[in-house]
Amino acid sequence: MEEPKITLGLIAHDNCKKDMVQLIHSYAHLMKGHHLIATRSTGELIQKHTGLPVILKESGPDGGELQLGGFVASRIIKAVIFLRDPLKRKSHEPDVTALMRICDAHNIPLATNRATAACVLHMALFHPEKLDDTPPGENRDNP
Ligand SMILES: O=C(CO)COP(=O)(O)O
Repeated sequence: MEEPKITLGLIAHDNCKKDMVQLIHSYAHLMKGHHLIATRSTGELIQKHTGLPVILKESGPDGGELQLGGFVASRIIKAVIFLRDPLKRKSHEPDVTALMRICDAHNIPLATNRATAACVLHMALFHPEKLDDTPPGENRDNP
């Protein structure tokens, strides 16, 4: 039986974009058939350096985080990797907070640093069924 395909959301602040490209590159051979949705510059860099197709949304300051949050709320994105620069505050911080909140509201894994991102990617690619830890008989969206 074919494994379920996963849709991942990807965002990286400028100082973390190199880390994001390296991370996705190291898993690129396992990504075929899965879907990647990213904010614009992050996605363009991933496409350029890995050759993987990426669905590009707006840049963060233009609403990209909110668009990805919409995919989380629609249960399309199953995990988010958002490599954040802990030293820089962004003008669109409320959008970042909104994305994090909607991930929590829907119990969607959200990785904000490289170490956790590797854990989430590993889980998403090797044990996708474990991304949803909702106990049997409970509804993830209405616990
Ligand atoms: O701004 C961002 C994160 O806050 C991400 O947008 P880009 O991927 O277009 O740089």
